[in-house]
Amino acid sequence: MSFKTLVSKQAALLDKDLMGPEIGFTLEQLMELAGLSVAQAVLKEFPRSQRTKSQVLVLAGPGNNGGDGLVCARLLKLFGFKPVVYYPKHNTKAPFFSKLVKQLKFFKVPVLNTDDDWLRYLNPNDTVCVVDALFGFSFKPPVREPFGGVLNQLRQAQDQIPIVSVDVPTGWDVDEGPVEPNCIVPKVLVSLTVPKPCALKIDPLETQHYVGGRFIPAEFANKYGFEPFAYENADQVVKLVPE
Ligand SMILES: NC(=O)C1=CN([C@@H]2O[C@H](COP(=O)(O)OP(=O)(O)OC[C@H]3O[C@@H](n4cnc5c(N)ncnc54)[C@H](O)[C@@H]3O)[C@@H](O)[C@H]2O)[C@H](O)CC1
Ligand SMILES: [K+]
Repeated sequence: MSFKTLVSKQAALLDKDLMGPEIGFTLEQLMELAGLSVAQAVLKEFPRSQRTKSQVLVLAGPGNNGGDGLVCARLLKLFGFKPVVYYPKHNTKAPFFSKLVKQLKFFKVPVLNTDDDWLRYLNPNDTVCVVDALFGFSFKPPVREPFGGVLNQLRQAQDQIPIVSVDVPTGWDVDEGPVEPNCIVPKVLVSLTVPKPCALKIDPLETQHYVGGRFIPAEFANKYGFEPFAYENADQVVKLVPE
């Protein structure tokens, strides 16, 4: 499939540009839209009419990819799912991350930490899918603990429970793809703003690919060398289908 990608360094620059003094977005705004995109992709892939269960396990990492997961969990609750979040390493760099956790409490979404038994939610009888919001475009392999153990568990479960990866399948090199042994293979990838080069390594027969993060005008996409994606109506995601 052909689509334009942006290497990790350029993706970080694009983000900085969006949140810089000229454009003026805040991280909170972009994260809300990123989380909405992922929640919408989950709803499109697992509509109520086609499932008998509603639990979703959201794995949230320590950076902004994890923040997208925290937002996604709250919105999944509004969309009729029963999300449970495993958030082993809290982000203490920005105060709004603890506000996202408070909001989850308000929505009665359980947030588990390292003392809790998160593995009981990795159970195909109850769980529709796992949202992998562990790491995004700033991940540098090899993975450090406790996340290595989490990825091992995910890999063992992935044939029974579909994984929905946010922006980058966790453990994959952002620019090179699944270079480490035993990488996870998500059933769904939601690239944010524009796919990263690792998305070229997905097998379209194994992984459905969406682009989300609908927050830039055409001229800005062109500045970074890509065309805007063909979103329909008010959709926050567009599915890329092989030609
Ligand atoms: N414009 C957009 O597309 C937006 C994307 N968003 C999301 O933000 C992430 C990128 O966020 P960032 O905080 O830069 O990085 P990560 O979440 O990928 O991870 C940083 C975090 O991870 C630790 N870390 C890095 N490598 C390892 C390792 N090998 N083992 C363990 N831990 C590691 C590092 O120390 C940091 O703590 C992007 O992908 C999108 O998902 C935003 O929401 C805004 C808009
Ligand atoms: K991820």
